[in-house]
Amino acid sequence: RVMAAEWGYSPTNGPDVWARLFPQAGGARQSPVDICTSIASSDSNLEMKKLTFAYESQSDLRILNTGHGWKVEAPQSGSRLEGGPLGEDIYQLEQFHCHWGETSAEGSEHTVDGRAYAGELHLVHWNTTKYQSFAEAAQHPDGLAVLGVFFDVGNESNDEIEKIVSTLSEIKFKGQFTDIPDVIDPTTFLPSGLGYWTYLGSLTTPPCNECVIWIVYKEPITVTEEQVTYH
Ligand SMILES: NS(=O)(=O)c1ccc(C(=O)N2CCc3cc(O)c(O)cc3[C@H]2c2ccccc2)cc1
Ligand SMILES: [Zn+2]
Repeated sequence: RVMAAEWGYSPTNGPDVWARLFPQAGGARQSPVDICTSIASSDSNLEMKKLTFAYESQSDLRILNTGHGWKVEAPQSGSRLEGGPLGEDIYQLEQFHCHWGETSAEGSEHTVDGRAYAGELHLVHWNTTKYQSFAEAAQHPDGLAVLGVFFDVGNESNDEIEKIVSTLSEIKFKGQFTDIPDVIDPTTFLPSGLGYWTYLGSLTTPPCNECVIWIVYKEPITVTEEQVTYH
C-alpha cells in the first residue's frame, strides 16, 4: 500500500500508483503533460488580454527541502498575477519551488515535443478574487495559477537562483528548512521572452487536485549544472 506520506517517484510509490490513494490523480485534466507545439493553438484573445504580474522583493524567506527539490514559502499579499487566461480574477503568489533530476538531461515535469529540460521552476499563485485561502482555492478548477519556467544548463549561473541554492547545504534532508538572508525578487526568475503555453491541469504531486491554470513559458532560463542538480 502507498501511504500518503510515502508517495514518491519509484515504481512502487510513483505516479502510476498515485490514483489508488489520490482519486484525482486518475482524472481527466492531470499535469504534467507533454506540450506538442504543432497542435498548440494560438488563442487570439489571449494576446489581447496581456498576462501581467507584479511581485514584491522579500528577504528572510523560509526554504524547505521537499525531498524532491526545494520550496520557498513566499506569501505576498502585494503581488498580482492577472490577464491572459486568468479572466477577471487576481491571483496572488503563495510559494515557488523547483523540480529537478539527478542529471541535467532530465528533471522538468512538463516536456516540449518529448524533450525534458534540466529542471522546472513553479511560481504558485491562488485566486484571491474568488477564494479566502490557498487551501480553499485548491478545491476549485480556477483556484490556482502556476507559472512554469524551464531551466536550461549553460555556462552562466543565475544570480537569483544562486541565492536559493547556496542555502541547500544547510537543509540536506527532507523536511529541513532554513531562512534565505538575501532579498529575493521573483520577477527575476521570469525569462525575457514572455510567450507561453497555457492549459487547464492539476497539481503535479498528490493529491493532484485539478485546480491549476498552467502557464508554461516557452523560453527557458539558463542556470549552471551545479544550480540544477542535487548532490
Ligand atoms: N508542482 S505544482 O503542481 O506546481 C504544486 C503546487 C502547489 C503545491 C502546494 O503548495 N501544496 C501545499 C503543500 C503540499 C505538500 C505535499 O506533500 C503535496 O504532495 C502537495 C502539496 C500541495 C497541496 C496544494 C493544495 C492542496 C493539497 C496539497 C504543490 C505542488
Ligand atoms: Zn511544482
